[in-house]
Amino acid sequence: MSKVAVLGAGSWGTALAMVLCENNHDVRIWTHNTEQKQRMEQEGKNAKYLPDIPLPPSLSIHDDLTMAIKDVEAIVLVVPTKAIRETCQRLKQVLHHQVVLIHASKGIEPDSHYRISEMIDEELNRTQYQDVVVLSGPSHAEEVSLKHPTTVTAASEDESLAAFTQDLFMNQYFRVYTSTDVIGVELGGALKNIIALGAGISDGLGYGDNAKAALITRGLAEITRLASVKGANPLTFIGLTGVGDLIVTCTSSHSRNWRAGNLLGQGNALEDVLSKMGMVVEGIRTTDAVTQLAREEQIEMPITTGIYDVIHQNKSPKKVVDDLMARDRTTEIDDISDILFNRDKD
Ligand SMILES: NC(=O)C1=CN([C@@H]2O[C@H](COP(=O)(O)OP(=O)(O)OC[C@H]3O[C@@H](n4cnc5c(N)ncnc54)[C@H](OP(=O)(O)O)[C@@H]3O)[C@@H](O)[C@H]2O)C=CC1
Ligand SMILES: O=C(CO)COP(=O)(O)O
Repeated sequence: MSKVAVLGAGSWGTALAMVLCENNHDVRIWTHNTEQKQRMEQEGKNAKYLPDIPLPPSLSIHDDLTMAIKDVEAIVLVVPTKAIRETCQRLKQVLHHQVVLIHASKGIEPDSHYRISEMIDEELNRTQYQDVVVLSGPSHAEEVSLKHPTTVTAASEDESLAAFTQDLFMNQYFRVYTSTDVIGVELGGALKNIIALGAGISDGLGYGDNAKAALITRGLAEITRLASVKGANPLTFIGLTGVGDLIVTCTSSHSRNWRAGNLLGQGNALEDVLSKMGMVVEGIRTTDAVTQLAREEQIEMPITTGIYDVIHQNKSPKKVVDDLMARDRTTEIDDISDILFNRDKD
């Protein structure tokens, strides 16, 4: 039994805290919102984010970060990407012992183009954590909270910490694999959100399964291309955190990114879409970050660029699809073969 704090009481933080309670750990969940803490305690559920699911009685709920992290062995950071730095800055003030730091968020920071583990490294002192572990994979909170079979990957450069995380979370409905490809696992989780926006846009336009399969497959090609340039193992992208998470996010109405894309495809403006969602849609900021990055690194990412144009340049989704279909003729797998066969040559 370990003492674990989950920081972030949205859908995913709550579902992960429930897995940890199921495994008989001493689990504390922290919210920055005192009213939410009081409601969760009074109602025995997280009414805004997982309304139909009773919280385990053993879960303790905190709005005081010092109390939440007291004596914990591990901290699971699961706030939206835009809140990672702020949460780490708060943590830095009150964390006076060394923990295993696990994060389960999926995004890239605009401007810096940092992955989440890079932001954590910049904000916290190494005396405060042993190493970062990334937990990622095809895992909608709504299904995990119903204890439906789910598989994810725990990645860390320190294999013993990945194995520790596997032991912490693994149970009969939540199966955890390990990996040492932190870059690949983090980028897979973040970049699939862009393609999920695209799949939603396609569905919103009324296109069918052929179009969606094309987006998933060609989307996989372009996100693998970018990730390989950034140091990921391209083979990670045929695993759970690549193609696995693409499938679950591009084909499920649980996905906030798919839902936001669907509304965009139906012609709604971005501000209206975001106000209707009421939950984080990570793909929007990640599209901004990756469009900048692809331009700087001169990496061809036509689907991402098209989605950026829908979001920020007021380009019609139909015109974006028409332009994607009319791109210069090309062969299918040359670029992926280059990635796979040339990556170890330098
Ligand atoms: N939902 C899912 O199925 C999955 C989500 N993820 C990832 O997990 C991360 C969190 O997503 P998720 O839980 O779904 O998001 P939600 O939108 O469901 O919840 C976000 C939570 O973060 C809180 N929050 C917002 N800003 C801050 C802040 N500055 N400091 C502290 N807390 C803050 C919100 O509080 P408030 O209510 O006060 O705004 C809310 O409790 C994302 O990166 C997402 O991609 C990964 C896998 C699955
Ligand atoms: O990452 C997720 C499932 O693996 C959740 O995706 P959304 O943020 O699009 O809901």
